[in-house]
Amino acid sequence: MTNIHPIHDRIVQRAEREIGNGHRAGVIWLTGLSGSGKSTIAAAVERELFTAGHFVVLLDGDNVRTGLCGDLGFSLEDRKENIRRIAETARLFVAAGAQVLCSFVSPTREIRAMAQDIIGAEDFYEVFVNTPLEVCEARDVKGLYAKARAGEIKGFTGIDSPYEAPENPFLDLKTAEQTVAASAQEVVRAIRNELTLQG
Ligand SMILES: Nc1ncnc2c1ncn2[C@@H]1O[C@H](COP(=O)(O)OS(=O)(=O)O)[C@@H](OP(=O)(O)O)[C@H]1O
Ligand SMILES: Nc1ncnc2c1ncn2[C@@H]1O[C@H](COP(=O)(O)OP(=O)(O)O)[C@@H](O)[C@H]1O
Repeated sequence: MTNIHPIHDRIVQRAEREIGNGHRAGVIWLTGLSGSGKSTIAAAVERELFTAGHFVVLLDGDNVRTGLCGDLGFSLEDRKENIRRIAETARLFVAAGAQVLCSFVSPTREIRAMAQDIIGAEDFYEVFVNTPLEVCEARDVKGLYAKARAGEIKGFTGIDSPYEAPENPFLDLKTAEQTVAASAQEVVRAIRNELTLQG
């Protein structure tokens, strides 16, 4: 950074914003295979927290890959750049006092470690949407597994591109064994416990 001199004392501080919002800021990072349930869970959590008056923001493929990351594909290099930009965006929202839900495949430990480094470990809560590949494939919500199996999509996560499960996630949601509501409640409860002003 040449000739860039941030002036921190001019801006409204994060702590002031958090007091105004009545809760702490942080990033809930949902990782899992396509079809594992990330978007469904994140949307339910967003709705519940918003209704309760939280400053909550959802970042997912629908609002990121169409704009900010619209130039990126699914090579490992592009996925890394995708996650880098998303993590930087999430960091800005945290500074603004938000509880940020990030819903991305984010397939490798290296990629997620980079996100954690950018955001800061103290503000990063990794949630493993832990759904076996067979279940995701049976769901095939968007018909993408069928296309990947037919060779119409190359480099599809879980088929011919890697997915590395988190080793020590903050939450491990076994969606094949519970309802959407139960999975979402686990996340809401964790946010309410961890991101209190006293916590
Ligand atoms: N090759 C390949 N591999 C995986 N996923 C693919 C691919 N091509 C398109 N899609 C669709 O893009 C969604 C994943 O985008 P992400 O931004 O979450 O991926 S990543 O974190 O950069 O790996 C993913 O959405 P979700 O199903 O919501 O996970 C897919 O619908
Ligand atoms: N416990 C659960 N949590 C989340 N989704 C579930 C659960 N049980 C079943 N599902 C279903 O699995 C599908 C997950 O799709 P989606 O949320 O788009 O996944 P992703 O965003 O990971 O690609 C949805 O059709 C959802 O209704």
